[in-house]
Amino acid sequence: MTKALPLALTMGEPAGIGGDIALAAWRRRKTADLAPFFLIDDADRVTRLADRLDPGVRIQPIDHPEQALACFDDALPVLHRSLPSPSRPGITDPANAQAVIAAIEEAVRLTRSGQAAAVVTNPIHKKVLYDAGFPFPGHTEFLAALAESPRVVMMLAAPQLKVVPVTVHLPLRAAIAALSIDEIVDTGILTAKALREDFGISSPRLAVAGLNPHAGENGAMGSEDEEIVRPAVESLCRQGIDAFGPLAADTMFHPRARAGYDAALCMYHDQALIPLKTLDFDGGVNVTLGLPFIRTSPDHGTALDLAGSGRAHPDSLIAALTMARTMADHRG
Ligand SMILES: NC(=O)C1=CN([C@@H]2O[C@H](COP(=O)(O)OP(=O)(O)OC[C@H]3O[C@@H](n4cnc5c(N)ncnc54)[C@H](O)[C@@H]3O)[C@@H](O)[C@H]2O)C=CC1
Ligand SMILES: NCC(=O)COP(=O)(O)O
Repeated sequence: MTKALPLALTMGEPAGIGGDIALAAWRRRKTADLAPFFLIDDADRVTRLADRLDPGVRIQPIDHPEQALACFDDALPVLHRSLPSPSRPGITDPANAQAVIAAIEEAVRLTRSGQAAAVVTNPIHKKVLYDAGFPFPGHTEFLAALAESPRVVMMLAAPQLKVVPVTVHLPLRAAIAALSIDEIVDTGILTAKALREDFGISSPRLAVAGLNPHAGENGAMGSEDEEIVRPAVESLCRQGIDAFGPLAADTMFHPRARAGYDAALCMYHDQALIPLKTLDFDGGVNVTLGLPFIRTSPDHGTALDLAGSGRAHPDSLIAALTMARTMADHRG
């Protein structure tokens, strides 16, 4: 039963806007009807940030997630984990990379042990973590490894559109090389299952994008659409999933086209994320499907240029917190 449990929010990159948007989201807890959450972060740094951005926000260091429930109305609960190096807005410091990773691991541990309802992650600065030896492209792959999940799927969801990239954090050449019938079919099956179980869509419709211009123009502009995407769509249909495609990607995101499906399966990262972030940068949520726990995140990155300025919008984080709560309630 997750209903009475708070959400665990990770610190993300401490030089980025994670702290700013956590403070701003907490400030909007009543108008946005937010359920209790706690931040896993350095309470001293969050206090300094609050003093600078919004002295009206009180920070409450906590030792256990359950304490977040009692204090959330009056203060932002912070599960204190000190940073080895003082963080400065906009200036990354590799010395803090392990603390960033540890906060993600702790959120997962607290969620899996029944002390938190879901993991909500603040954005990480990927290059900083890579330089510190982090061997995963992003949260999605790291969380899959922590959970020993054989297959996970990244979905970006906004009220107007849900997109799923079949290949995720790969250079474009490698993404094309990695595309296979099995990858598309497995992604489609997981997506349809999540749409049914987590989003309450009883008969989900999947629009499948082609890879090439004009979905390959019947093979004249690349062979992948006929040799990989079309057989994958046929396989999904044989398995009872309402999938159609390959569709020309340039004409599948306008409002009339979007009315015909519940999620778009896209062949590579930007084919999926550009329409989503263009339509609703502030309302988009990144959700990982296929994990044994719930994980959501804002759709944006660390925005080092805005850190500490008070100009970062908390809307995507608010949407991520709201979606995590809704999914947790739905799963009971
Ligand atoms: N889930 C995650 O951990 C994610 C991490 N990243 C990482 O973030 C870092 C920076 O990536 P960028 O491509 O620069 O994307 P970004 O999303 O950090 O910034 C792109 C532009 O959007 C603006 N922006 C971002 N969030 C905003 C907000 N809440 N309010 C107002 N404006 C906002 C920024 O100021 C910037 O102009 C990279 O290391 C990237 O890997 C990117 C996306 C997701
Ligand atoms: N562009 C989306 C993104 O980078 C999110 O990655 P992840 O860290 O959530 O895996």
